[in-house]
Amino acid sequence: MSTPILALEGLMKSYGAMQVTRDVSLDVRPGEVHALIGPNGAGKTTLIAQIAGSITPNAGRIRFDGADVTDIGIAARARRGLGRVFQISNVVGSFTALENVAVAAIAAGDGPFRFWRRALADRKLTARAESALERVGLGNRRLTLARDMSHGERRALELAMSLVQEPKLLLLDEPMAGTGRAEGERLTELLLSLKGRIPILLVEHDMATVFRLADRISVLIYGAIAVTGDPATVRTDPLVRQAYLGEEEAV
Ligand SMILES: Nc1ncnc2c1ncn2[C@@H]1O[C@H](COP(=O)(O)OP(=O)(O)OP(=O)(O)O)[C@@H](O)[C@H]1O
Repeated sequence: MSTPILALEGLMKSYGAMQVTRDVSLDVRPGEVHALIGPNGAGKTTLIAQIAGSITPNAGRIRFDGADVTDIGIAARARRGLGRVFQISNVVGSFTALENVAVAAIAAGDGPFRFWRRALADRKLTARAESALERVGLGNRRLTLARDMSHGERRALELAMSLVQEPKLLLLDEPMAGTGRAEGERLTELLLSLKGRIPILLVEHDMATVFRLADRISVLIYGAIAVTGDPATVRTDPLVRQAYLGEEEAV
């Protein structure tokens, strides 16, 4: 089996007496969409934050792309190719879609960030930004100000801002949150178009999206992984149905 791009080994995180992450081990394989689901308060956000580097685990290791990244910061992890989308929006409303993506490309590079306005005149850079916008279906919106875009378009723009940095893994934190039905459908199609090309760890409440996109699903309950398996296995797992999917009979 191929080496995982991301591997969590025995992660632990407590706040006082409350254990929020309990001995979590999971991996994401090359090309795989691995979804992380679980009831509200199960500890998904806390786990994602440990992977991204904004929260330090009390114990356990995080390996990414062959290196132990447990002790390095957010920016260093991002530079190694850990792409994080949707948790904190970096979109600047008064910039066009193209400018937003170009700035994200500059931010990922080694060049001096203070010269970003001048860098926007760089044809190679704008070509990369345009191509990222094409990939998310925003090619014809490149000169539109981000503040004039719909919620779904901004989500796609955030994705383009991550893709332009050529991440080796995408961490998607509830991409469907706040999207309407049609927008959600477009976003799901967009994520399906990335499937197989870039590994994704997806935290998502929308079960229809999860079951459409995921190759494997891990279910987090009270901070611990209750089960990891393919969608068919997870869908029929009695513990999962009782603890989580019971409230979503439509799944
Ligand atoms: N800084 C903190 N101090 C104390 N408790 C915390 C802290 N951060 C999170 N928690 C608690 O840890 C538990 C897990 O929170 P977390 O936000 O990770 O869950 P979640 O699965 O992402 O929930 P949701 O699906 O509602 O976003 C919750 O009970 C939360 O109250």
